[in-house]
Amino acid sequence: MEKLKAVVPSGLKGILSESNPEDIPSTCSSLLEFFQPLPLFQKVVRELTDPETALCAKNVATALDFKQKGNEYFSSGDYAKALAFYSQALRFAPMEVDKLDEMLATTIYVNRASSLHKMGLLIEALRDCNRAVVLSPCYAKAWYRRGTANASLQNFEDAISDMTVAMNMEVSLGGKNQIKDKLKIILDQRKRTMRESSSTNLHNDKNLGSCSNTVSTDETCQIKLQCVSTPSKGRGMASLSDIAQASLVHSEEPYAVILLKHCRDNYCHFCLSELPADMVPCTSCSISLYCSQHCQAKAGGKPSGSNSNNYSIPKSVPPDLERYIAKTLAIDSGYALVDANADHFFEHGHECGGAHWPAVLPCEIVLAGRALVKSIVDKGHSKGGSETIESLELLNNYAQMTLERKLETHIYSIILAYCLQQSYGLEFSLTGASISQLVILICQIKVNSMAIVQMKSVDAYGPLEQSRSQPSTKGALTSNIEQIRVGQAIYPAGSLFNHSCQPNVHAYFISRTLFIRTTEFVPAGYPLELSYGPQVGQQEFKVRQQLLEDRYSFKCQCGGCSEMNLSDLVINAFRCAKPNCLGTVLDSCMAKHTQQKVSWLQVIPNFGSFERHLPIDKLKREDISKVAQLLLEQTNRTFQVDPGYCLNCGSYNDLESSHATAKKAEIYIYRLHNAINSMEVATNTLTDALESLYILRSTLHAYNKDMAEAEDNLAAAYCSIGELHPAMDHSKASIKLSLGDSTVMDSINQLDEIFSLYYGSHSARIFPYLESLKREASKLY
Ligand SMILES: C[S@@+](CC[C@H](N)C(=O)[O-])C[C@H]1O[C@@H](n2cnc3c(N)ncnc32)[C@H](O)[C@@H]1O
Repeated sequence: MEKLKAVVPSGLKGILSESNPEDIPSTCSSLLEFFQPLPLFQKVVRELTDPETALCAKNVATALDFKQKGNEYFSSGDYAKALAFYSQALRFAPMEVDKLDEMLATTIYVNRASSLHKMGLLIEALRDCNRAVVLSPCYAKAWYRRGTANASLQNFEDAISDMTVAMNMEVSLGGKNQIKDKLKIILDQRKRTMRESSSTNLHNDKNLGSCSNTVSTDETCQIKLQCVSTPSKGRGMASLSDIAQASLVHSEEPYAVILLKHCRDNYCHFCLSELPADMVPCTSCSISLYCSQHCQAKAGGKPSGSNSNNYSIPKSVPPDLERYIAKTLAIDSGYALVDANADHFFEHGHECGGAHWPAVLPCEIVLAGRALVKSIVDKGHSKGGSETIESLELLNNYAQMTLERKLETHIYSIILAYCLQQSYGLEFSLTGASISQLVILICQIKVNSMAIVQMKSVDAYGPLEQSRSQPSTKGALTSNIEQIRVGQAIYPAGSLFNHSCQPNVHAYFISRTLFIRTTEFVPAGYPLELSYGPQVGQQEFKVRQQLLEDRYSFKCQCGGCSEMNLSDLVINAFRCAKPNCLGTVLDSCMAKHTQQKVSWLQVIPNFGSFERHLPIDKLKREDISKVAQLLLEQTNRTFQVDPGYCLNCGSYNDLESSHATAKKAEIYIYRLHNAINSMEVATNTLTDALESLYILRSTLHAYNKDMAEAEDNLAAAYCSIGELHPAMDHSKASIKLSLGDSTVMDSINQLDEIFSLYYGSHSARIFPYLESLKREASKLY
C-alpha cells in the first residue's frame, strides 16, 4: 500500500485532496487510468488474486504434516496439544476433492475425537465422530470411535448399533475381533447401568450439528420507533410513545459482518461466538473456522462427503442397520439444518477459493466487499449493484477525510474491485463509476459500522458448589466479565441511533444479533441515543471529544458535552490539602475545559437532567454540590474557575507537587495491576500498593477516576489471595457503594437489577454467574 501511495503523482494527489463526494467517479477514473499500466500495481493485484499463488487454499502436505504432529503428541499423552494440531490439520485437509482427500479429513476427525474423548469432552468427541461418518460412511473405525463415545455418554443403544455397523464395515479379522471385544464390554456396561437406573439416550439429540449460540426469541420488540431529523446530529431515532426502563427497543441482524483478525483462531467466523474444542473448518479454504456445521453451511461452505447421498453400503448390512446409518447421517449433517429455500446469503462464498486477499486486506475493506456482493445478490442480478449501495442511505465521512485517507480509500477500492472480479466472477465493471461505489461504501462503513463485542466470563478463585444446570460458572467463587471486540458489522437501522456521552439506550450483541434496550424511562418523542464508546464518568470531556472526532469525524454535541455535569468536573480533580477541607481543586487543563463548557451554555438546563445522573443530595462533598449549582446558575459568561484554588475554601494548592506525589504512588498501583494479570501477587507488591492508595486518598479527589482504579486493583488483588473482606471493602470504595446493613441477598438483588436494566431477559445468558450466586445465597437463609 505504502509503495502504491508513494508513486501517485502530486498533481493527482492535489485533485484528490480537494475532491468532494460528487467528484469520486472522476477521481477513481483518473487513479485507475494511472495504475492499470503500472507493473507495480499489476504485481500487487496478481499476487492477491492469482489462483496459482493462493496461500489460503487447502493443502494435503500441510494437513499431513499437522496430522503427524498431532499423532506424536497423542502417543506421548499430551492430548491438548494433539487436539490443537489435529484442528490445524483439518483446516488444510481438502474435503471435497477425491476419495483420498476425503479419507484424510475423516481420519483426522477420528483422531481428534480420540483426543477429545481422552480429555473428557465426550459430546465434542461424538460430534467429531459424526463428522467422520458423514464424510466416509463406510469407514469402520469412525463407527467404532462413535460407539465408544456413545458408550461413555451412556447412549448404549446407539453404541451397540455403532459397533454393529463397524463390525459390518470392517474387513480385517483382527479389527473384527477388537470390535467384538468392545461390544461385549458395552453390553456388560449396559446391563450394569440398567440395574442401577433406567438409562435414556440423553445426548442423542437432533441438534448435535447445530449452533448452540442461536438467539432465543422469547422477548420480542414491541416498541415503535421513528426516524426523526435533528438540528445538530442529522437523522436520529425517537420513540412514538413513552418507553419504560429496560425495554427492548430494537433488534437487528447484520447486513454484512466480519470477524476481526485477532479473533480468527478463537471465534466462529459466522456467529462470532467463542469456538468449541471441536471447531470445524471451512470446506473450501484454510482461513475460516466455525463452531458447528450449521454455521459453516450458513457462511457458504459447501456440503461434503455423503451429503450428496452417493455412498454405497456393503451388501452384508441388514436393512434395519442401513436405516440406522441413513438416520445418523441425516441427523448429524449441519447442512440439513440450513433451509435451502430460505432467502439466505452466503457471506463467505466469494472469498473462499483459497486466494489470500481476504486475509491480507484490512477488515473494513473485506467488509465492504461483503456488503457489495450482498447488494448484488439481493438485487438478483450482476450489474454492479450500484443502486442497492445507495439505497443503504448511510452517511459517509468523505468530505472530512484527510488526503492520506482519501488516497488509501481509493487505492483499496480499486484493489478490492479487482479481487471481487477475480473470485466472484461478477460483471463488476472496472470503471471509475463502479469503483466510486466502493469508495462510498468504505466511507459509510467508517461512520456507520458497529464494533461487535462479546462478553467473556473469567471465573476464578475457589469452588462454589458445581451445578449441572449451570456448568458455565465452573464452580468459581468470583467472576469477571470482560468485553472483547470480535467483529465489525453494518446494521442499517441500528446505525440511525445517534451518539450521546450520557446515553439512554444500551446496545449489546448476542452472537451477531444487535439488541438495543432503554436504560432509563424515555418520554414519547425524546431521542434514543447510545454511546459509540466514550461516556461521561469514564473519560473527561476533552478525551471524549477527541475520540469521537478521530474515529467518527464528528464534533459531539450531546447533553454530556454541552451541559455541566459533576463527573466531568471531578474526574481528574485533586483534593484540597488544607486540614479538614475535602474541597475540589482543578488543574489548569480541567479548569480550562470547565470554563469552556460554561461559555458554551446556551440555555441553562433544569436540574432534572442533572439529578438523573448523579443524585447530588447523596454526595457528601459539599463543595461539588455548591459548584454545580453555581455553574448552573451562571447566566453571564464571566464565571471563573481558577486552577489550583480550592472550590470550597478558596485556599491555594501547589498542584505541581500533588501531581508528582500522585504519579509516584500510581507506579505501585500499576505494578500491582501487572502482578494481578500474571497471577503472582507478592505480599510486598500488595503492601506497597496499599501505602500508595493512602497517599492517593490524601492527594486526589474522592471521585477522581484514578482513585476508583486504585481501589479496584486492590480489590482484585485481595480477591486473588482469598482475602474477601478487604476485597469487598475496596470494591465498595471503588464504586462508591454504601450498602449499610444490607444483606448478601440485597447486594445480589442489586446486581441482578443492574444487569436486568442493561440486558433484560438476556442477563442470565450474558452473565450466568449471577444465577449460581443467587443459588448459593439462598442456601444461607
Ligand atoms: C451512525 S450515524 C447516525 C445517524 C446519522 N445522524 C444520520 O443522519 O444518518 C453517525 C453520524 O451522526 C452524527 N452524530 C451522531 N451523534 C452525534 C452527536 N452526539 N453529535 C454530533 N453529531 C452526531 C454524526 O454526523 C455522525 O457521523
